[in-house]
Amino acid sequence: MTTLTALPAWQALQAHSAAVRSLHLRELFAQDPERFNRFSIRLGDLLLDYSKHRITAETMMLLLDLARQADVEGWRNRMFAGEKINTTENRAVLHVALRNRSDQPIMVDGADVMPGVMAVLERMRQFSERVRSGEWRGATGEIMTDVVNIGIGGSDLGPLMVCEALKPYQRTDLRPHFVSNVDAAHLTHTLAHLDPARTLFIVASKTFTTQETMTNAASARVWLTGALGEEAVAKHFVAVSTNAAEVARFGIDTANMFEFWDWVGGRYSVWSAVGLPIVLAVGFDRFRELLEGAHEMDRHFRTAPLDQNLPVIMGLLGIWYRNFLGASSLALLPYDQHLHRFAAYFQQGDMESNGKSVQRDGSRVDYATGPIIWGEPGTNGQHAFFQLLHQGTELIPADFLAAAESQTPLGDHHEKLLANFLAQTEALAFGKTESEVKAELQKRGLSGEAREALVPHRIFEGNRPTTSILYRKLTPHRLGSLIALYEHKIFVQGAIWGINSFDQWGVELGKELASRILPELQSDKPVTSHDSSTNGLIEYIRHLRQPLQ
Ligand SMILES: O=P(O)(O)OC[C@H]1O[C@H](O)[C@H](O)[C@@H](O)[C@@H]1O
Repeated sequence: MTTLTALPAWQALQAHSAAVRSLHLRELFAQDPERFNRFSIRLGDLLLDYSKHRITAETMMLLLDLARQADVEGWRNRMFAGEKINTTENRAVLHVALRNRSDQPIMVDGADVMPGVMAVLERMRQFSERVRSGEWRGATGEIMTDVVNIGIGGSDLGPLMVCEALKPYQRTDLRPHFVSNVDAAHLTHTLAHLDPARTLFIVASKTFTTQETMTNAASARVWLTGALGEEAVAKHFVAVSTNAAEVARFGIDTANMFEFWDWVGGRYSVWSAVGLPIVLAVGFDRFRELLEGAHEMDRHFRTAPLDQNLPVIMGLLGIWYRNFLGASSLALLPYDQHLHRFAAYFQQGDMESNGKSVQRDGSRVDYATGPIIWGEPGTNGQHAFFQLLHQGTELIPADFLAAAESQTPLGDHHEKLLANFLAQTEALAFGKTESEVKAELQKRGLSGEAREALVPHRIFEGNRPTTSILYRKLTPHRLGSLIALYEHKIFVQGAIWGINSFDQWGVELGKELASRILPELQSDKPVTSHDSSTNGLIEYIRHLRQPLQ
């Protein structure tokens, strides 16, 4: 037994879960007309409704006990204090410093990081204003119309997701593009319609050694210099990195480099210079509002009592389903087309953070950790995978996110979108009983065997839990707070599971093997260094690539 599973709150939750398994949301709502008020919290216009969860007041009390006994508050305070809680990399975890809008210093190794943060933000502001105003000119004197961010993982998903989310705030004459995949199709199709003379590349990589990014950047450089000559690089390439030496080696002037620091995890770096494409797309003021929204959530996370603390509540609900009711995934379902990359973004945010099976001290966990994160925007998902949510055999908790006001109002589209969001959470929770189905079929004139045969197919068990997150409008501020909400939720869960949420050793083995396999693919010597499957696949690829006789 690990320390976590030995905790009194863990044991109590285990015992309690047996009783809750047999409760239905229909009964829970019928018993308590105040359930919505009891299990919802507001922060400004942001509402978290968690009443459609399979919980009772006792469940929440025990979960909050678990948070206390696992010292979530202590870990939270250690993060904000700049302690090196990422122990396997000996690093502090301070994405909160990037959006610290207070005058409070944040210390790492005895030095305040805030002057550095502010200086880079100021450089981002100045640079973006020069580009956006047309003062920054390309090698042939043209203004920039297209910005291509070359990066992958944390150096891609965040700025991409936010640029999509803030589309209504974008200008149409300065378009962001994102190239991440080493598959040449990504770069080729992106560049196909661009003019080198008006294209600005941002090479974003924390390490500046990532194979995909370096390969795409090198090919983009060839494309540019082929058209405009070597000297054009200075006007068309900027870098975002923590690694100045590698930036210089690549041939980008470090005067064109926007710095960040090793205490910013890649998947938490959207608030750093990695956000440069966002600043270029929507302007610095909007980016500042994004930071302010996140800072507001940071303050809330830091100061609100646990039972009123949004990230804590969401984190605990996740623990409840994962560890006590056996759910293995969480669906993120924004009813907001602007958030169509939200689930993809938090696939990295959550799964790279909490997809671990050893505790901080290296000992193996004896409980489930991070869930599988997936999702698509509504209403699209309804016509694809919702069948399984409603009638499948898996328990899949889902988060629904929606804005009361549309950013792009058109006729009654938004009311229809919202009606669907409300209908789905209601249907998932309450379902349709056998007697309701029978009565309905009867009304339609069906009776006898025909009716009986249909009944089981048309029953909705319900009792499928959802969180509803509602806000007035998806402004930069609100988006910032939503992202920070999920970041801290992930933190809370990692703290309880006792894992290091801030390293990602699990991505290394594949990288190592790929660099061993690359020369083997390029050679014609027999391949014997792997298992028979991998050897066979390499040989077969080489065979397929032989010119036809
Ligand atoms: O920003 P980079 O150093 O290029 O890293 C890009 C990505 O690649 C790595 O494999 C990590 O798994 C990610 O956490 C990271 O965001």
